[in-house]
Amino acid sequence: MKRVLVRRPGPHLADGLVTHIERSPVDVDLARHQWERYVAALLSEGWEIIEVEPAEDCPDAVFVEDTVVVLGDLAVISRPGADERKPETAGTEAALAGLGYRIARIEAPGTLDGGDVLKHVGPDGTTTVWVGLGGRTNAAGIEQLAAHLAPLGAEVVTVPTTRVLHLKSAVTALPDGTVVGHEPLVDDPATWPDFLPVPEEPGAHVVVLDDTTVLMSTSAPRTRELFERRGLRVVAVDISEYEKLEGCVTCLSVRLRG
Ligand SMILES: CN(C)C(=N)NCCC[C@H](N)C(=O)O
Repeated sequence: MKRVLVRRPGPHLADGLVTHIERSPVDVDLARHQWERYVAALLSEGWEIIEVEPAEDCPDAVFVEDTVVVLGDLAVISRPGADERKPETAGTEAALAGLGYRIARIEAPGTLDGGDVLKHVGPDGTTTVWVGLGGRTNAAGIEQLAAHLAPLGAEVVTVPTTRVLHLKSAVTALPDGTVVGHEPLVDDPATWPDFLPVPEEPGAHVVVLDDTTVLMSTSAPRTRELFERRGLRVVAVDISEYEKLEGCVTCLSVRLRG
């Protein structure tokens, strides 16, 4: 079963937070259209779409990835590092409880954004969870996440993250576990022995759709070619309006498996 959580952009999207980039005007109508195309791409790749109830007062709520970390049957509801984003978690919790997930929560003083959490399940079933320690996620949040995930056999590794908003703004993983990133934005590429540098910043962001297919942004054409030369099939979507808000393809969904 391949299900994916998404959350529709709200009317105040253009007021979303920006931290590491200059603010530029967001075309909300175009953003709505791009979101529909993003969802259509997931649907056409065989994913069932589950919509989290909109949070209209929260400009950044469309970046649903930041509200939860899901592993197996457990949903760890995050405690976003930005106060403006804290109310976003209630809708995600309701959706996942409704789907039968066990719920755990990151509690104060911990903060954790899902965008700081990169998971990889190896061929032998071992799960490694790298967590960015930076602007939005603190040590207490990582400690709590590690405690929630330990019974599921996951090893949590802390990764200092200073150059970008979230760990997954810097790196993500291909289906075979190769970690990809745009080197100038990665604090320490040596964290991952099999690190693959990519030539464009948005090329660092992939959503794994299956063992041979990734979803990525149209704004990284040279990285797309690199991935295709490695034998991957690429589904590309234009998310320019979300990139203006420091978003990327991963932030707009949460994949649920099994
Ligand atoms: C991996 N990334 C980047 C994410 N999961 N989230 C992006 C959130 C962007 C939002 N404007 C903010 O500043 O919170």
